[in-house]
Amino acid sequence: MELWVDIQKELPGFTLDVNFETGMDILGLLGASGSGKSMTLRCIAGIDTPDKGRIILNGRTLFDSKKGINLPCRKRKLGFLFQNYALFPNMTVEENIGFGIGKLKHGNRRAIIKEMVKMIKLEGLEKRYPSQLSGGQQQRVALARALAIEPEALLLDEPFSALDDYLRSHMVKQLTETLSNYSGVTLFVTHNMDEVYRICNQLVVLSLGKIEVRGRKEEVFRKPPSLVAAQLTGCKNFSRAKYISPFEVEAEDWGINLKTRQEISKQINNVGIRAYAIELALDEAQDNVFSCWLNFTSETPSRMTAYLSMQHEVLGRGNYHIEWEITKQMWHELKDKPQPWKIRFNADELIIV
Ligand SMILES: Nc1ncnc2c1ncn2[C@@H]1O[C@H](COP(=O)(O)OP(=O)(O)OP(=O)(O)O)[C@@H](O)[C@H]1O
Repeated sequence: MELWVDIQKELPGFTLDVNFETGMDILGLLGASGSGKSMTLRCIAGIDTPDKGRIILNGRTLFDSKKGINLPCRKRKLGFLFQNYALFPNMTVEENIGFGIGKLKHGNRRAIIKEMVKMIKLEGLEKRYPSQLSGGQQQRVALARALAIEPEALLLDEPFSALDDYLRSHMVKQLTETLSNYSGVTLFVTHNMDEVYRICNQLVVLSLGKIEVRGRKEEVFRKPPSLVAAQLTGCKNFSRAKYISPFEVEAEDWGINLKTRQEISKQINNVGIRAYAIELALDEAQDNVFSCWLNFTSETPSRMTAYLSMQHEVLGRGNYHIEWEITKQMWHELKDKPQPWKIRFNADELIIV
């Protein structure tokens, strides 16, 4: 199973130019709003037409500008799942799932529908209409409908963004389980990096219509090659950086010098560290331990974000140098300790770009 994409498309003020291939590993397309994720999917689906390039799925040419090939959407053998699941409101659950099977697949239609209903755990609700289902149930029906035609590729475009947090995490689990039995190509578009990390193995990071980086998710998150890639994978803390020596860099915006594990080049521009990767320093004799002062905090039910100043100076309201994300438990242990606190920037965790 393989999808090969190399397409260009010009839009007013925007150029899409992407080139990637993917096999059985679920591929995540991650990018900011307007980076071209949906347009890429729409071109693969045949809803939009690239100006130039080729799209090949399992050896079948879906699109080739030079050869004048542009298969219509219905002949591409693709399943879609979009944010607004667009079930047919006047069809029941089983009719929605069965839509499309008739033409594309021989064999026992009823058996396929039954199997799909079981897969999405909606047994007993087959005769219901979409309006009689919850948002999560509707989305499961849409997933079943997409898979019922046994697509060669499944295109998922922000499928959970309309769901609340609880349903969303439930659907992510369900999708992961369902996809483990699916043997086609899967593309998953999102701007949510937690979701992409949970669901996908391989990543393509898009910025302004171009591919910023691609690779295994662990590698892309561990070592993003550019500032944009680091930001899109969730790194919050950056400083302009100046070369001091092969293993030492000045973080100009933070007013500190950092020892690095990897050898740095004289062309270094920025140094960064993820908010959750900063450690409370237990041993001040270690490398990269610095004093910090608390400016303000922001909390979620389980986590606390402390906005820190790296210098003992008054920063204006809402200003800070570093965002530090810690558990509530750690926060309760820390909050009454006298300042400055000592934090450590583990050299293994530094992002050098
Ligand atoms: N039909 C269109 N005509 C002109 N420009 C378009 C059209 N569709 C999308 N665009 C532009 O193409 C760019 C990429 O849009 P796209 O929908 O692919 O972004 P995205 O990464 O999916 O963003 P989001 O996360 O907000 O959905 C945007 O600048 C958008 O304004």
